[in-house]
Amino acid sequence: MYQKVALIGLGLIASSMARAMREHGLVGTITGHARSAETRETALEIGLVDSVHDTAAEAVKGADLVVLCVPVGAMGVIAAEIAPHLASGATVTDVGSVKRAVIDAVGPHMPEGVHFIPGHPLAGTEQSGPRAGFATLFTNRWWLFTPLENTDPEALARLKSLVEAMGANTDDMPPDHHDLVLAVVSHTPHLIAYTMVGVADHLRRVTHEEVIKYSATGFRDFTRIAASDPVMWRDVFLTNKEATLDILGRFTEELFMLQRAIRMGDGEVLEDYFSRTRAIRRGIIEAGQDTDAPDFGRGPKKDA
Ligand SMILES: NC(=O)c1ccc[n+]([C@@H]2O[C@H](COP(=O)([O-])OP(=O)(O)OC[C@H]3O[C@@H](n4cnc5c(N)ncnc54)[C@H](O)[C@@H]3O)[C@@H](O)[C@H]2O)c1
Ligand SMILES: O=C(O)C(=O)C[C@]1(C(=O)O)C=C[C@@H](O)C=C1
Repeated sequence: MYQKVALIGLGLIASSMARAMREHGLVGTITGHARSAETRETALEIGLVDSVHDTAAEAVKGADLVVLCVPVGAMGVIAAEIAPHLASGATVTDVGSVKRAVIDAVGPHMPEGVHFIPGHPLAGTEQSGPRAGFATLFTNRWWLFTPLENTDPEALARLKSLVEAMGANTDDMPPDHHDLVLAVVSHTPHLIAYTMVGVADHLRRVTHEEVIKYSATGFRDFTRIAASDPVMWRDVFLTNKEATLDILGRFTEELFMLQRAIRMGDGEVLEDYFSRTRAIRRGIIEAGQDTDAPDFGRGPKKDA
């Protein structure tokens, strides 16, 4: 589908893309760049890429598809560096978890004749680095695109064909709407999970390790995502500030309401709230979009 794909940043998402593209025979060659020499060596050693380069500029030369797979806060600097070296007619996409900030940071650097198409696979794990990826990461998952006004429909269709061939379901969304939706379904939950671990850590000092030692499945299920990469999540909150503050404000209001019900011994409020939210959560499971079901967070099932 593409002759030469350049992956900038060689962590979980890039390595999963490399594996999926190879497994489905979708590319000619894959070049890569990562900031650390160790990551570059690992990527080469485990066969993710055909070549690695010390600079992103070198890696993108002659590529017809460039995928920016670095933390959101690093996208602009990389875009400025690669811009003069991009082939005419090339497509540049990204996999960042926030879209408006990436568009603002990358867009201005993109030369005439290059197709910049922002994207976001709604798939991941709490692991990071080149060894963390796997070919099926995108299977039956959504891959959202936030095309710009002047996005070339043919370039978009070609890129969608690639990610669909990797098993993903695609959809388009305006960038600000994307950032609000993701603040609800991904960003704020990560913040709350990190916070819960912080609370447990604080209590650990008081209870001599018992909180961590006896933390049962509720805590473990709830806080899995708090093992995610700190730099990635720092950048998400710095770049999706308004939407996450909005959702966090709403979350805090609900929490205070429940806190009051507990203080007042108001069982009716608690039971009504839990009944309503359980029904919503069960609806997600029935729609086949739960971790307990085979295709959590994944789009409509594809035909076998
Ligand atoms: N992890 C997830 O669940 C997930 C899911 C969807 C999208 N994303 C997005 O994908 C992107 C990559 O995430 P990941 O999970 O693959 O991260 P990762 O930590 O596994 O990999 C990041 C890679 O970027 C490189 N890097 C970091 N800063 C750099 C810089 N300044 N210059 C050059 N290289 C740099 C690192 O060396 C590493 O190779 C992020 O923008 C993230 O928001 C992540
Ligand atoms: O499952 C996880 O570990 C994830 O955190 C994946 C997850 C998510 O929140 O759903 C994280 C960030 C993304 O941008 C997309 C997917």
